[in-house]
Amino acid sequence: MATTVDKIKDIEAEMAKTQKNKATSFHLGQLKAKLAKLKRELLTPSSSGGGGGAGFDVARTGAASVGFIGFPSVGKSTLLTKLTGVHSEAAAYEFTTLTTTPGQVTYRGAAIQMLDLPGIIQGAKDGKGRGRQVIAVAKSCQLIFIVLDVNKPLTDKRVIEQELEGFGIRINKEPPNLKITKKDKGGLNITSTVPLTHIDHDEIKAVMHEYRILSADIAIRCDATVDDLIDVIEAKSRSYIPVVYALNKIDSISIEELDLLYRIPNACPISSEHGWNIDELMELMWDKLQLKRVYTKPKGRQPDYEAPVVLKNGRDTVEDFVRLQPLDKLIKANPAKCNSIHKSILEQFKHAAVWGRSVKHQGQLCGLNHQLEDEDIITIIKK
Ligand SMILES: Nc1nc2c(ncn2[C@@H]2O[C@H](COP(=O)(O)OP(=O)(O)OP(=O)(O)O)[C@@H](O)[C@H]2O)c(=O)[nH]1
Ligand SMILES: [K+]
Ligand SMILES: [Mg+2]
Repeated sequence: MATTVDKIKDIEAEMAKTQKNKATSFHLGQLKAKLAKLKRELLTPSSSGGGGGAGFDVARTGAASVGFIGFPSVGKSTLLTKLTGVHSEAAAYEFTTLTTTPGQVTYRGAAIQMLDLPGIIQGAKDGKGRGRQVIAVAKSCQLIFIVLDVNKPLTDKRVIEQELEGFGIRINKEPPNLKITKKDKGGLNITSTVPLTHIDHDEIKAVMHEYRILSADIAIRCDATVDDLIDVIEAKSRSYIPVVYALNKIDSISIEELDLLYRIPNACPISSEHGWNIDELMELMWDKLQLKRVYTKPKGRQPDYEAPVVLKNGRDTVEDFVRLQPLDKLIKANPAKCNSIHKSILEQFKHAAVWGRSVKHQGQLCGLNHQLEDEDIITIIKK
């Protein structure tokens, strides 16, 4: 019986020999959708070989987690040790690191978890080495550092990107602005607000057909590709994660070579071993994470600037703030009780007074749905 990998190879071969034109676009759309479904099958943990992070993942701490991905011996462990002070074995031989090693940094008052991971190799997403488990851990991070050795060719960068993409990770990308609303009847109704230069209606129909979606409104608000359409259908197995390229070992190259590296977008040249340019790496990390620090101001007193409540982008309302309020250790040890306390705070909540960038008037009274901004100050007023 043909394995999933065999089927994938067959479809890829057929796509390669099919020229794209009006007559073939339905067929190509169908093939792309088939391919996406097979790839998902391959990556689902229950399928043969497994793919989840089971036994490999570690407890998440802090406001966000940053995963280190790269080929062996590019300097991931050296970087973890430099950033967090947690010793992670580093050596000149490949696959020194065999499991996830967590560390933590406090940056601008926010605790950020760093996850040193084993090196991956080409074909990792297809089950080579521990690649799938490693990438599965990275997929649940808020940011990925792709660590590259500047002495190795830049084609390595592309290979790593392909490994992540093949695993459903979309790097430095927003979800496509495309909405599918399934219906019981009425067929496919395709509307677009911009001219579509990559995809035609036949292709869209072929993909929808392959997924057995026969009736739906498809509202396209970007110049979408077939892959974008499939990403929206497969939304559950896609993760949109920002990436920073940590170009390591710059101590071993010339100034002229270093100049060229600065042209790569989202990249930061560093030396893990010497700690060079680590500040810039941390700044890039901070920009990409888009965390929001909110300072609590008890009524009639100064705000507590020492211990911000750190909110994630998209989970940044007054209600999210209330739910993340640090409670004393005793309650933390008992999450059930913690939940009921949060519930009672929410029940007693009258409004919040907010100072900072999220409000027009300083000290403005806001409700639970109000979205907070980085460095806002807040006082909760009870009924
Ligand atoms: N010149 C130079 N060497 C470095 C730098 N960072 C790490 N190295 C060396 O590169 C080798 C590999 O470093 P590791 O930190 O073990 O690399 P790794 O990516 O964790 O490797 P694996 O765990 O095997 O995947 C070691 O010999 C380090 O001393 C650097 O900034 N400059
Ligand atoms: K190594
Ligand atoms: Mg290592």
